[in-house]
Amino acid sequence: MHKEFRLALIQMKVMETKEASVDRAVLNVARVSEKGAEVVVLPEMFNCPYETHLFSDYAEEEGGYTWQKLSEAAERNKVYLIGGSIPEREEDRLYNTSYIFDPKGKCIGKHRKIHMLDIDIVNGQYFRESDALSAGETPTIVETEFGKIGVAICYDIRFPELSRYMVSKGAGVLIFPAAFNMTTGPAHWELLLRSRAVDNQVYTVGCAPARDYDLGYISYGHSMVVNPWGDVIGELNEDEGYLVGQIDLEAEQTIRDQLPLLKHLKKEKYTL
Ligand SMILES: NC(=O)CCC(=O)C(=O)O
Repeated sequence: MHKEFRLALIQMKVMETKEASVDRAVLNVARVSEKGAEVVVLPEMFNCPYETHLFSDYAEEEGGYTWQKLSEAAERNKVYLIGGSIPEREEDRLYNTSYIFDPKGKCIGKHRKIHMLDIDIVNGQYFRESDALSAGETPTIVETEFGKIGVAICYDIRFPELSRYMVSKGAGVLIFPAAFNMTTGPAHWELLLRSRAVDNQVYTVGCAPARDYDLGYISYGHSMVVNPWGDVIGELNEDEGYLVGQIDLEAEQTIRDQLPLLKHLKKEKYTL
């Protein structure tokens, strides 16, 4: 297993058409792979404005247009591609789904967002994801040449048990395609990423769309990589761009050896 690798986050604008968003994503995957990225992450709902009334129009079945383009991009650029998320249709249901591809273009995993963003904050963000989407059922951990990677989507980060579960199953990196908003983003985004990183002594990564004031739901941006000590080692602002960070799993192990939090856990005393 390779202990070090370069991971890229693509913070892109979501375009009006699905095709334009997918083209933009694919172009950026090529760009970051030229910079040496071996694992590439896209944002939540990168091919569809994050608005419940649009999810059905943009939705695809597994293996559809976006899936194909991501698979080709992973293979052409020889990268692991954590394909953000898109609206997935299965029979009469829609899900917020991340497809994950290996450098041969094979789909090695899929995460359906488990926790639905149903919030109503006074003088702030209102959103009812469950008006349009169904919730996923299972945590997602994929096997790569860089070890196990846990993938969950945005609001899933607020549930520490899910991150702890993925790490307890061996995930050395947690990746969250996400789209925090202008109410909760400034308040909680960095705090949550750093908390999950410190709680679990794990690289924790969040990748968001770029901010676009013309859309109904405005993404906070600030895609970020946090190391297992809780330091932010890379962060974008609100604009379009990409970030390439170095992941060092030996360093992660050193922290776990020196401060053996995960070994000290006494689950039997406080299991929920
Ligand atoms: N897309 C999301 O799930 C956003 C989550 C969010 O903004 C939060 O505060 O949690």
